[in-house]
Amino acid sequence: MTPDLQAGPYRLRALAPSDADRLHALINDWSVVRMLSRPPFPYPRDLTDEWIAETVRASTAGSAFHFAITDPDDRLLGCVGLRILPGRAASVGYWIGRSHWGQGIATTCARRIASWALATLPIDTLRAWAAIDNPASAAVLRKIGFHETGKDMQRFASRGGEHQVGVFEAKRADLAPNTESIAGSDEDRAPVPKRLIMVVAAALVDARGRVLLARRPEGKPLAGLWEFPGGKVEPGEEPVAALRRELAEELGLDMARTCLAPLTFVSTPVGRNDLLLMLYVGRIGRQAPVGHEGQALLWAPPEGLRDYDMPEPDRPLPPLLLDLLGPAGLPAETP
Ligand SMILES: Nc1nc2c([nH]c(=O)n2[C@@H]2O[C@H](COP(=O)(O)OP(=O)(O)OP(=O)(O)O)[C@@H](O)[C@H]2O)c(=O)[nH]1
Repeated sequence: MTPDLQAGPYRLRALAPSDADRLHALINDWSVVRMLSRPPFPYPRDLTDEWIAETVRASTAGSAFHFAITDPDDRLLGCVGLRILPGRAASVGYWIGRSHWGQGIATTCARRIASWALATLPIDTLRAWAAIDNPASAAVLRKIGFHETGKDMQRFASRGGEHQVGVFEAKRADLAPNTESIAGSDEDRAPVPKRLIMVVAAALVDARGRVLLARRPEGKPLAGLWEFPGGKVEPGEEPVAALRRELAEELGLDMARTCLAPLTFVSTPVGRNDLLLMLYVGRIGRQAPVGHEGQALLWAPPEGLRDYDMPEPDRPLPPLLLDLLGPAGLPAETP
């Protein structure tokens, strides 16, 4: 379902039938529609109702999420949306009513849904298209972190025929550079020595041989990546005690009497610091993990772990786990 999101002063919410008159007045404008590939011009009033009903159906099916962009008085200013594409990708599109151009609304709102989508939906790549005579839209995409990958031709219902568009793409790291909490910031650069950040994490295995992954929630650095539950070791803390604490805090698991066996470690530079990631392996028995920090959870078979976008330091871990546990031959499942 389409959620309610705040984007700076703007609210993004699902379109409702009551938006139809205002939406029609804003979009039935040649200067807006000529930059969009799907809508015709003139834009029939009836099509507005059909389009709103279609956005509700698509969001229920999880195939597309279209948002009304509204001001604090709930006045419609434009729309922003995404459509799920094959290959863990989605396309982003937006338009703003002409009288609201030049205020950065498209940038603020497209950036917001890009960050929501990459943290929440089953995608790792965003794509967008901008007509080559629409430099303002290309500038919005570049400001957010998209880069142009080439040119293509696209049918434009409003103009008739095919027209050239720039093709843009962004991955998680393009949209949120330098958000790694352990990397250190530029202000640290001067004489501060680099730090060793110790992180403990667990490959928790269920009775069917699957491994628990947690998705870093929106708002945290590296949001949307899948990782082994765990966290930083606090000063003076024993690593395995830190792991038991993290698993209790994050997942509500009591691991006091459960064996957490050290499996391997990864030592790697991250930004200006060094990360030591210690991976343990353990079984959770009959306990059911719950994402106490709003993080999505899933059980993945060892042979399926590599399908998930993980933090860079985790890359060597899925093959090691597959070697240790063997394939479960089961589909991934949410707990
Ligand atoms: N839990 C966990 N962290 C990992 C993994 N791989 C990896 O690079 N990390 C990194 O290790 C760090 C763990 O920090 P965190 O922010 O989750 O730690 P925390 O739970 O103590 O959170 P806090 O700093 O918000 O209190 C993050 O920078 C994370 O990106 C992994 O598989 N599991």
